[in-house]
Amino acid sequence: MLSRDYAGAIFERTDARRALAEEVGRVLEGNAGLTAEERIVRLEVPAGDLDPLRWLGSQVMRPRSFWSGREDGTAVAAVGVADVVEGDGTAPDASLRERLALLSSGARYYGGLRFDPERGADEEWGAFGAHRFVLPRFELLRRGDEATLACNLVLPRDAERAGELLDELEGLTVPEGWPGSDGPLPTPVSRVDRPDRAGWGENVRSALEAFEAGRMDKVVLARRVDLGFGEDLDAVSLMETLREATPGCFHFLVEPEDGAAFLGASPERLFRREGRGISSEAVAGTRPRGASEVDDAELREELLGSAKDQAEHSIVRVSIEESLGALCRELKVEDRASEMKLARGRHLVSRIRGILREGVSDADVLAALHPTPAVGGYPKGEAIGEIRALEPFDRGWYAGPIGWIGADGAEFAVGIRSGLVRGGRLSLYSGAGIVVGSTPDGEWAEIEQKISDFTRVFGLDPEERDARA
Ligand SMILES: C=C(O[C@H]1C=CC=C(C(=O)O)[C@@H]1O)C(=O)O
Ligand SMILES: [Mg+2]
Repeated sequence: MLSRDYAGAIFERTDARRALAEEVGRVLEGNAGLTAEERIVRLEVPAGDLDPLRWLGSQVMRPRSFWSGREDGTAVAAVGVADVVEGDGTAPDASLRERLALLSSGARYYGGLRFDPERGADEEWGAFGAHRFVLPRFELLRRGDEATLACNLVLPRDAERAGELLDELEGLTVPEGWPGSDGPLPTPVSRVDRPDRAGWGENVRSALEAFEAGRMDKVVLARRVDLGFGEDLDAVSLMETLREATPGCFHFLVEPEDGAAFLGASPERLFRREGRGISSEAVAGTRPRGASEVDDAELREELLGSAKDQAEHSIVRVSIEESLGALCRELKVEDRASEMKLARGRHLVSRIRGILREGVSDADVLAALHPTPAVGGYPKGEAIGEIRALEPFDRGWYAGPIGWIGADGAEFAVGIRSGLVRGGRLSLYSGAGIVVGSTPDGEWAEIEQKISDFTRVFGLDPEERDARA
């Protein structure tokens, strides 16, 4: 027997779909045959207590995506495409600006960019494109305890598609078994490291030689760890578990086609824009959390007092200051790094705030900021060259900007602490800032600690010993 509350909740959710269908029908009928200028209309109805990831996991419509901010407590699950801006260029410039001019308040394009758009994509990243921003057809948003079901329409073009749209809306499922719990995630049966330990040692030594020769000050080198599973991995369930394990992070999932999903839990903001106001942050320099309070306090002091980590960090701060300085009429930079504490790790952080000059677009900010030396290096060009020469894989969207752009604001995380699900394989990507004072073993262990957010949810305990090396 269904409890009264449970039955009531189901009724409310089915009702949301019906209410939205009525709204959509009304707007499309009113616009049939009109040759008005193109515009985006967003329709929203209350949807009770639905959970966005639960909702997303039960949808059959593709593509799917998920975004939740670090502080604002809003989570957005989305399916389908009302409009898309994609391309091979380094930044989504003119076309996106044109589409944004059509936005009604509340509508946002969600998407991201490859770390290195000038490097051709390897096959596993093929579906993602160099940059891709989607105005979803349907969204389930949750702010606090309240969910909202939304539909984005591009008029007059969607007025021709009334039947198709109402069918799609009809096809949106209401999750069953709520508030049910899923079984545990599968256990990996294989692990392959790229590069392996010997190759990593060579890469780090090659970077150290470049510093000695005066060619570079810093380069962030990454590793890829492939976990193999005996069955297909459900990306939405993984996102759900990862999200619980990583409070205080940006959470994202992009699934452009069935069986290929990029997802992660990043602590790092690339930038947030509200009107002309912009905030960014330098996040670099790392230690794990301690097992005991005493241990934890020691690690905190060790990080704050580490000359190597402070140097690794200040290169990022100075570079962001330079990039944003050129675009802002006011800029304030914290001159001292403080600690960012995460569930399993800690970083040095310095915050930056400014006011953008008139006419500077989000695409301009993306082009100026990305990649910061928290994921690229310094100088930028040399570091990218070194990454291309040394890393034996395509980073794809790992370490690229990921987030949303709306009419009055935008927000991008740096797409780190992330992985690519392809059928029964999860490729985890993670990097470490190599500077003078780095050692192959120390940076290997730092990356092990960074990927432990993921490996722990599969029950693989990282070697704590290594993480402290
Ligand atoms: C490049 C990554 O982390 C960056 C962000 C914070 C700390 C970092 C570090 O201490 O090396 C990295 O620069 C990653 O997680 O893949
Ligand atoms: Mg580091």
